[in-house]
Amino acid sequence: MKKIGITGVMGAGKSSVIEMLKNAGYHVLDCDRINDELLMKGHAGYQALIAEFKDTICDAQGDVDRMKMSVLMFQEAGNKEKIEAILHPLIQARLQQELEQLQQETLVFVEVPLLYEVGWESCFDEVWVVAADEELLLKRLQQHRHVAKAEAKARLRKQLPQAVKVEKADRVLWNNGDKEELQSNIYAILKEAEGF
Ligand SMILES: CC(C)(COP(=O)(O)OP(=O)(O)OC[C@H]1O[C@@H](n2cnc3c(N)ncnc32)[C@H](O)[C@@H]1O)[C@@H](O)C(=O)NCCC(=O)NCCS
Ligand SMILES: Nc1ncnc2c1ncn2[C@@H]1O[C@H](COP(=O)(O)OP(=O)(O)OP(=O)(O)O)[C@@H](O)[C@H]1O
Repeated sequence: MKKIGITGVMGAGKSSVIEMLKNAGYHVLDCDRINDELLMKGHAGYQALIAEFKDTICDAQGDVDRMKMSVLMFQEAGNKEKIEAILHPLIQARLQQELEQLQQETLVFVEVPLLYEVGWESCFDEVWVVAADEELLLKRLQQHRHVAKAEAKARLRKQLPQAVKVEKADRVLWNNGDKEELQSNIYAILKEAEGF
């Protein structure tokens, strides 16, 4: 089985690519979904975070409050490392379990939005970066996500720059056209990848 990590900046088209791969019959997994499950009340990530941070990351119902967790993670030195040290081994273990169920597949795709930021290149046989020209990215974020241009730019600045991701990628899936063009770029890259 070849494991392919799919990444790229916010709005580049990762979910669109994953959807197209799924529709073409490939198996796809999603690290954000695994993280969301781990953070559910009572689940392993939740329990481990509560043991470290008590209820400072919870809302009144005792569920994880993502805003509070983000503030804790990004505004107090050392917490990002602590949270990652708790969650990342759990996410990787869960991913491993899910991959084991798919051992007979030739190719499996895993969406990892922050793959390079968290340094998970070695978990995959190849990393594909979905990318689009910055003006187009900003336009799509404004049109489809209703995010103001300045806010979209600010959020993009928080991630590793797209140019760096493109440089690190094993393959780049450009998404500068319509969805039909994206679909044919996927078929082209699949043809190359299935031959490796
Ligand atoms: C802090 C959390 C709860 C915020 O969730 P929320 O749904 O509000 O936002 P989202 O997940 O889209 O993250 C928002 C932005 O935060 C930044 N961010 C989040 N986690 C990280 C990280 N580990 N390293 C760097 N930036 C990060 C990114 O710029 C991202 O675009 C969530 O991101 C989280 O649980 N992060 C820790 C787990 C993790 O490292 N995930 C990434 C690997 S799967
Ligand atoms: N080629 C395209 N033509 C038109 N719209 C597109 C194209 N690719 C993506 N979009 C639209 O742009 C938006 C962002 O795409 P998508 O959700 O796939 O990106 P993403 O990388 O998964 O973003 P995020 O990391 O923020 O979840 C969506 O509304 C999607 O439908």
